[in-house]
Amino acid sequence: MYKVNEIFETIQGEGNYTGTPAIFLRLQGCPVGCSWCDTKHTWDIQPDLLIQLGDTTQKKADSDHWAQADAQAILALFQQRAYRAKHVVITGGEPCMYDLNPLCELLHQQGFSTQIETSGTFEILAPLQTWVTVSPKVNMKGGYEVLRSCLERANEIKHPVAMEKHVQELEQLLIGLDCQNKLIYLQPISQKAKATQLAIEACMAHNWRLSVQVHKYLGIN
Ligand SMILES: C[S@@+](CC[C@H](N)C(=O)[O-])C[C@H]1O[C@@H](n2cnc3c(N)ncnc32)[C@H](O)[C@@H]1O
Ligand SMILES: Nc1nc2[nH]cc(C(=O)O)c2c(=O)[nH]1
Ligand code: SF4
Ligand SMILES: [Mg+2]
Repeated sequence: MYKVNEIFETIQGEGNYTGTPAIFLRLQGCPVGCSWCDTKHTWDIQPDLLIQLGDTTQKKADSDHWAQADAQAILALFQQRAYRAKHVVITGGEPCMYDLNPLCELLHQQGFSTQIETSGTFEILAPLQTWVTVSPKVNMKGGYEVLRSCLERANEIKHPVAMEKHVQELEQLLIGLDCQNKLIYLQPISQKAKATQLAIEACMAHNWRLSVQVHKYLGIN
């Protein structure tokens, strides 16, 4: 069973799939504790905030209510809502706290492609066809650190930056990692002008890519 914070259809605003229509499945729960996290309402799993799965598609604002569902129920809801997107982004919270194999396998059988957005602090339990975006977390207050196996599995590494030390953290993580088939992105934290300038300069210097959370500039989910 998965704990679902929300389900919605939008345009992927980050990383390699930017611009792609996608169904977003946001799972509840994350212990990593990034101070600048833009989804803090997904951190805790409060038993008294349980809702029906259908109500996770109707949220008008961020909320920490969540629903319980298995893979079949999630697929049935996608069909019931008549979503058009064929790409599913599983995010959170920290989606890799869950075994994502049953869900991704079912979605692949039904013709969807899948993508995971993860901090890389939990082992990734998902099929090889699943596109894995690791946004590595270093020294966050929850005490979790990015796993080498997650960096190795990543199809893209997307590092949030606001300060020069964040660029250095990524340089350190990439030492000895085979990046031949990986895309490397910097993502400015919270659309701050200074963070964006830093990211542009560091991308140019390292030949990395820039990811700017397009949805936030567009004012969409
Ligand atoms: C909310 S997280 C959820 C998935 C997973 N826990 C993770 O951290 O990758 C999704 C993406 O948003 C990024 N993110 C979170 N807060 C952000 C912020 N304020 N500015 C830029 N990116 C942010 C994360 O680093 C991650 O790449
Ligand atoms: N449009 C849109 N694109 C996204 N890419 C990653 C997101 C996330 O919260 O993981 C996200 C999100 O919340 N909205
Ligand atoms: S790991 Fe992801 S969801 Fe968890 S606190 Fe950090 S950015 Fe937020
Ligand atoms: Mg987001």
